[in-house]
Amino acid sequence: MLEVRSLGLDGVLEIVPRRLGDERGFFSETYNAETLAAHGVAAIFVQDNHSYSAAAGTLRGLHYQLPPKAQAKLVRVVRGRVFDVVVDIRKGSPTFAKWVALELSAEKWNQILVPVGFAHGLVTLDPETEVLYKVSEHYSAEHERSIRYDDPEIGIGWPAATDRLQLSAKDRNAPLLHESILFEFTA
Ligand SMILES: Cc1cn([C@H]2C[C@H](O)[C@@H](COP(=O)(O)OP(=O)(O)O[C@H]3O[C@H](C)C(=O)[C@H](O)[C@H]3O)O2)c(=O)[nH]c1=O
Repeated sequence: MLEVRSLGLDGVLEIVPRRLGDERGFFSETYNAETLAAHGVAAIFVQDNHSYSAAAGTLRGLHYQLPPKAQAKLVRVVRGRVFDVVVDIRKGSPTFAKWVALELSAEKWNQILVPVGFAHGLVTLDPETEVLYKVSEHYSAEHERSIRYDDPEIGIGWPAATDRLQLSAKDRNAPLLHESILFEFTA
């Protein structure tokens, strides 16, 4: 019921649930803990989030929560398209500060799994884009952190979705990676 492939960073996966079509349309199991566990995904999710972005070029991130509220995320798009980015922020990791990106869309029906220890961000590629995602720990403003989306130490190749990016003040003023409290890497 699932296609799963590694995106080249520890535990960062593209997941594509099957869509079972018939004359009415389709049915898809978009989350199944047992099926994910069978593919080595141990995270259990406790909260669903839904964000709507009116404009293409809306950039959200890079975000993460610190322990004990560190979150794994399972992200998908039900309308529009996003360029989704995951960054390894585990100090001592052989892939520290490395990033991978994936286009998520309703058309592709794909999802990205963001493990604990990674920062997450996205930029919308279409107007009126809606992102649904599950998180493995509840929201905690106290433990929430941001890193600058354009930190040269990370060097994310954001697409020129539009000539003007739209960001929250929090994201526009986020600290750089080297100024941030990060995760410890355990081999
Ligand atoms: C994340 C979150 C936020 N909020 C409140 C806090 C603010 O009053 C408002 C907007 O929050 P924020 O500006 O952090 O939302 P985004 O910029 O979309 O951030 C999210 O999008 C990026 C891509 C992520 O990966 C994070 O999971 C998440 O932080 O919702 C809640 O009430 N619960 C929550 O779980």
